Amino acid sequence: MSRLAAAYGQALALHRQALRRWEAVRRSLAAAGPPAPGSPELVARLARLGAALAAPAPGTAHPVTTAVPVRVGEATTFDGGFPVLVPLAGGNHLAVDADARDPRVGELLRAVVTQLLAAAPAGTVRVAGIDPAAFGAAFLPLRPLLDAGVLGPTATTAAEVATLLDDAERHARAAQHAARDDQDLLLLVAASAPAPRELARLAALTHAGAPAAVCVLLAGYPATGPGEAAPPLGATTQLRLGERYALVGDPPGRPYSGDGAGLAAPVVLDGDPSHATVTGLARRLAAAARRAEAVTFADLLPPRRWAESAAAGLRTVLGRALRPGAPGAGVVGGEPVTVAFDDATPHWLVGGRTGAGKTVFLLDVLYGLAARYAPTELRLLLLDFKEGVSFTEFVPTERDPSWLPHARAVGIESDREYGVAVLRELRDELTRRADLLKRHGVSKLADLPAAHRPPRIVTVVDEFHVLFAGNDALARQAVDLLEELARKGRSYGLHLVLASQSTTGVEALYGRAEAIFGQFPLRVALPGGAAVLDPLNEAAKALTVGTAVVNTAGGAAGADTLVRFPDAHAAAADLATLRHELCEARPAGAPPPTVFRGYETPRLADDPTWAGLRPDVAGPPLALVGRTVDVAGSPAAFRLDATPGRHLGVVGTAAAGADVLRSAALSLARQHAPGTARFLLAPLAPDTTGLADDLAMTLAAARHPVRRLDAAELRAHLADLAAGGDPAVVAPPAPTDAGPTRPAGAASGGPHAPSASGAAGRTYLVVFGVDAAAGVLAVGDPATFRSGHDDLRAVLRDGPARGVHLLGWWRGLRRLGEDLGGSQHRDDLACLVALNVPGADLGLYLGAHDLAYAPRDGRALLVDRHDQRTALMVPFVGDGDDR
Ligand SMILES: Nc1ncnc2c1ncn2[C@@H]1O[C@H](COP(=O)(O)OP(=O)(O)OP(=O)(O)O)[C@@H](O)[C@H]1O
Repeated sequence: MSRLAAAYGQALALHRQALRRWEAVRRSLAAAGPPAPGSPELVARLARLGAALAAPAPGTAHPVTTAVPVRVGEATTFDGGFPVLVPLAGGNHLAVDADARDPRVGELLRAVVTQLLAAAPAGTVRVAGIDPAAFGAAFLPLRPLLDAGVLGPTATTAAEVATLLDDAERHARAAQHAARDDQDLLLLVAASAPAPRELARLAALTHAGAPAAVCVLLAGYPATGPGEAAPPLGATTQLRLGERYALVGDPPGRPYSGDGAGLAAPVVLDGDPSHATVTGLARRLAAAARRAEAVTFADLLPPRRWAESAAAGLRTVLGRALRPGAPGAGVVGGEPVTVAFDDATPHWLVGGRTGAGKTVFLLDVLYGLAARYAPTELRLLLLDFKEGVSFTEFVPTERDPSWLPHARAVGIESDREYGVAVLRELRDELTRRADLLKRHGVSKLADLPAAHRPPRIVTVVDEFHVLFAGNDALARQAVDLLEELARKGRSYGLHLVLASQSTTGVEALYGRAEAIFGQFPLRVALPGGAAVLDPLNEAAKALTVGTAVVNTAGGAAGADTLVRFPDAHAAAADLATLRHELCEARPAGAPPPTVFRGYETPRLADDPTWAGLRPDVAGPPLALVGRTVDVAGSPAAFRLDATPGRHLGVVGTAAAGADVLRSAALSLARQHAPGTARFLLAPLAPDTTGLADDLAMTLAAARHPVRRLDAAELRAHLADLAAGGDPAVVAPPAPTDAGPTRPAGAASGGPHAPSASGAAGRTYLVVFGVDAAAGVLAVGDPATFRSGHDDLRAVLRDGPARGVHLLGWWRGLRRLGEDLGGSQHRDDLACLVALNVPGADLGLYLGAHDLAYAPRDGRALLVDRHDQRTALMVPFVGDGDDR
């Protein structure tokens, strides 16, 4: 019996045993009886049977290990037509002697590609096109597959073909090396034959065998013209095109003929797959690719919380690698990408235009780290300079009182001064750690004994370029601090993440950018963030949201990993669950982070320092006026002790001046038992009577004697107070009979020195608009020749020793200077709150040439001339609720 007849017998037996549902086929074959070996009828039946038995259900083929029967056309016999299938993949290839400039070849190639993609599981076949003769025209109808990321851009030039073959050879070697069953197949489709050298490389791939996971479809082979002999192909079915029909050669290992003549029937090649078929397939593959590629937040988390040691560094999973060269998608099974803060990559620079996913990226990293390292191993300082909500979820709010226990300080819509305060704090920490290392005789944090090793600190500065805006003294401080931290932080476990929309245009960095950014080997480019990479590095050109280039060589080309990271915003519930879990697990007594919200106007009544003020505390009383812009959010306050000059002066036209006096007066009142301090209120500036009345009422309700003064009365009281004769002893009035129109406090007894408690027997002269009294104060007393200004200056000098303090608001610096009597007397008003006065004028007044103060709403500069303190502060605003 011939080989063919034996094959037929086996196939029929198989068919009978296993495939009852093809009863109709069986019956027709059985009825005809065994045909004569070699007859056309036998061939036809065999082909029909093969088709029925072998065609795989869509998506079920294993194209690397097993050949896939692919239909190329219909054979015609006298009996009728039958489909012609040839084995492809699984180490089998196909060649056609004409190239795709013959439309039938283009159609055939597209039909074959479509079938192979449909037969294999989604995402396991990648197609690469070559077409030097027609510039890829044959692939145009497959555009939906290109968009789905299954088909790469066609290589048309010699260089592109060479690059594509490099990639294919790399793929083949890797596949052979990995020897995995689930290896992806690379389908190389040459719509026309490339130049001899590249043709030889293609031909070589046909000899590489199934483990190479490459399948070649080669059109225009063998070339018909003169020239070198075509390189022999391995395991290839050869098609020859005639005028109307094609002849199909013997498939490798499954010959139709006994003599190598191929199928003894002419074949009409299949036409193009329909557009609907191609788009439907593309849609299915793209959806599957998206599903396969989706990286979830859970992928970033470790199996166990807080199980890792930060001794040698910190690391976390950012997402999964994307295969380069597969633009847009087309990648399955990318390896997890890990990023680290360690000796090699101590600091990170992150770039991305707005909306590129910077916040999401930072959240992914921060939660990933927080899940791996306990708060004893990792501390976070988080600074955001933009309007937004980047880090709000790490701090307790009314809606969600949980917080991230690693977070020590969080700045939301931070001021530049807050940023500099954070950097200064870090520099102090660096100094402390340097001492610690010295004491242990080691040079790196990692070498400290575990019991003495402090946590690593990661400081994230989002929109860091804001720090340097202005190129002023503050920017210079920021640059100096940043350079020092970047240079030395590595050894001390202090790590920086600087993120920005742009690293260009940072004026203050000119000349220092190299020195600073040279310390940031890890670069992360999000869409629009290519500026963080080397100008010659084009890896970030085609990024889409949710992907990034991670580069570990300061942005130099060749050290790039393309990564897809999950959308933390979309996993808000998972994030909240994790945060609650971590917050619950925090060490006992661990406090929430200190928070600075740039947009917030703090209220005296909410302030913890205010809440702690009591009459029975020893020491001089505290005039509380706001919150300092520093890391701890410390109170902005002045001690009013007996030293000459311990008075509060508020300067500037901003209406907040009245609020500052109000906060000071109320906080002082809180430290006095009824009857031990009196308040003289002089609302001289326009629109301050209402506030003064309210204040008087509040003070009186707390049973403090209060008296309202006009300018003339102020003048008279100043004279008395200067002479040491104004009485301050007071019997507490009943709350009901006190009020602004009923001056409280009997005029009896002499002036009072502060008591042992330091807070008793005081007089607070609260003047809203001292400048408004200038005319009255300038007039000399006809009897004594003393002016009101003389008395004012005497009170400023000598008042504190007798328990008399002025709380005065001047609306201009010049008037303030004149009232004090010249620059030599400036220390006589030691405590200043400067509102909207120009920084330069204030610098002149204070004699501080490098004063970095830019007046703005909701901010003031606190100056204490006695202890050389200058700090940006947020004044309290009053809402009448603080009593
Ligand atoms: N990995 C991702 N996958 C899918 N969508 C993402 C991903 N990362 C971010 N996005 C989406 O992109 C949008 C912008 O993200 P994000 O808020 O992080 O941007 P940003 O760069 O911080 O923007 P901005 O600077 O304007 O605040 C969001 O709608 C987010 O859901």
